[in-house]
Amino acid sequence: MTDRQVVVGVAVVDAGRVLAALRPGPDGGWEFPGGKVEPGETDRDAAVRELDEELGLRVTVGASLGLDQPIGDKYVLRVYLAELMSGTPVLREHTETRWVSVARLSELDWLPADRPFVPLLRATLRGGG
Ligand SMILES: Nc1nc2c([nH]c(=O)n2[C@H]2C[C@H](O)[C@@H](COP(=O)(O)OP(=O)(O)OP(=O)(O)O)O2)c(=O)[nH]1
Repeated sequence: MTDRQVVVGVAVVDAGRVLAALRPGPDGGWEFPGGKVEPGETDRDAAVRELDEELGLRVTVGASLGLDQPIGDKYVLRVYLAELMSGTPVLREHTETRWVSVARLSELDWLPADRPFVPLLRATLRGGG
């Protein structure tokens, strides 16, 4: 597992809702926006950079949800909670974004690697949101 590159996904939370983003294309689906952690970057650096590049959002990154989910044999997906500081989503790479209540998260057609994070997110946010 250690030689796999980390893909950070960011669960941006605002007013008790979570931002989901629709990746286009044949392998598309709903995902947590983010991307690959580049050499020399921390996961949190990558999360902040990707959210700015992809959606024009400023976020403060918090805890990991605590799971490394394999994507194929080269990557693992690691999802972090984040708080929205400023911005409204600008669609640069995604075709749609949605603010989804915790109760409705499981209704979206998430990418396969993202699915295990949905119950973790619900359990984490249920108390606080
Ligand atoms: N960002 C993100 N990628 C995900 C998620 N779930 C999932 O399977 N993936 C996959 C899709 C891509 O194959 C890969 C991440 O690639 P990416 O295109 O977001 O990475 P990147 O922005 O660094 O792009 P690039 O420079 O390599 O083109 O992980 C997710 O929730 N968020």
